Amino acid sequence: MSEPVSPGAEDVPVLRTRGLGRRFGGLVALSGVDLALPAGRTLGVIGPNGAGKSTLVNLISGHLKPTTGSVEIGGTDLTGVRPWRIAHAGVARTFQIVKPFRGLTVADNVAVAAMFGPSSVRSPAHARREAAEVLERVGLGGKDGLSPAELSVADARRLELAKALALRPRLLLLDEVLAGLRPAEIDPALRLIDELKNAGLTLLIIEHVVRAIAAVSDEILVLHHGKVLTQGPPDQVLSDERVIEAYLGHRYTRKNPS
Ligand SMILES: Nc1ncnc2c1ncn2[C@@H]1O[C@H](COP(=O)(O)OP(=O)(O)OP(=O)(O)O)[C@@H](O)[C@H]1O
Repeated sequence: MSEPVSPGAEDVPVLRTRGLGRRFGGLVALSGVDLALPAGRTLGVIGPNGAGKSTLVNLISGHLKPTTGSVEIGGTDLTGVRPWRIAHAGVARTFQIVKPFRGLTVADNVAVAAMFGPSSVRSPAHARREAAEVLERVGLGGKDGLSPAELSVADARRLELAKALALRPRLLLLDEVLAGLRPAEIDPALRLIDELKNAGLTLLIIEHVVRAIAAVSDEILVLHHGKVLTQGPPDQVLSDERVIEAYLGHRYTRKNPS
């Protein structure tokens, strides 16, 4: 049987990178990363400190320009374009260090993000309605009038997520959204990520909490010294001796999570 000449839109990955790489002077932070992330799938990215995880996210979101390779969003080549153009193509991200507008309320932080989002949000009143909906979704419904400085670490991370969701993305890049959370705060955050998955969002998640990444990812990609060490289903990747040696330190089991 012959291949279809023109594949349907559902066959085009939401994210594709080919040979993606970045140098900083003499340091190769990332090299030769080939990815194809289909719609509705969740890719977890793990690796030791300095492996190139944030560099990968920064290259996809346009916050860094690649020195080699390409980034395609929904089949369109957006290599090296500015972050706002990537955002308009449907890609939103969170930052490892949260970046709220400190002079604005929680609600206005999200409303400002909504104004930068899809062109269907045409007025401040509409943006505020969008913000209220997103804040409810992430569990910040009662905290809309607070200043970001009044939020706990967990709620500040929810605000960061709300700002990203207000852009109505099709691809969401989550850079260590669980960092700094207490163990009891991790499960509610994982439930929230599950809800995003169930709503059909395509996710790329960087995380050091291995039980979290194992629970939410369809596949895990391991970076080591800026290169892909391996990629595959969580159970396969987390029992790979090379991954244990480079990153985990011991065999991961669901009974003995770290
Ligand atoms: N702006 C920059 N200038 C120079 N070197 C950089 C820059 N950003 C990252 N690097 C270097 O590139 C390498 C990869 O860094 P990156 O932040 O991507 O790693 P990471 O896997 O996200 O680490 P972590 O888990 O600690 O966040 C590191 O050696 C880092 O020091």
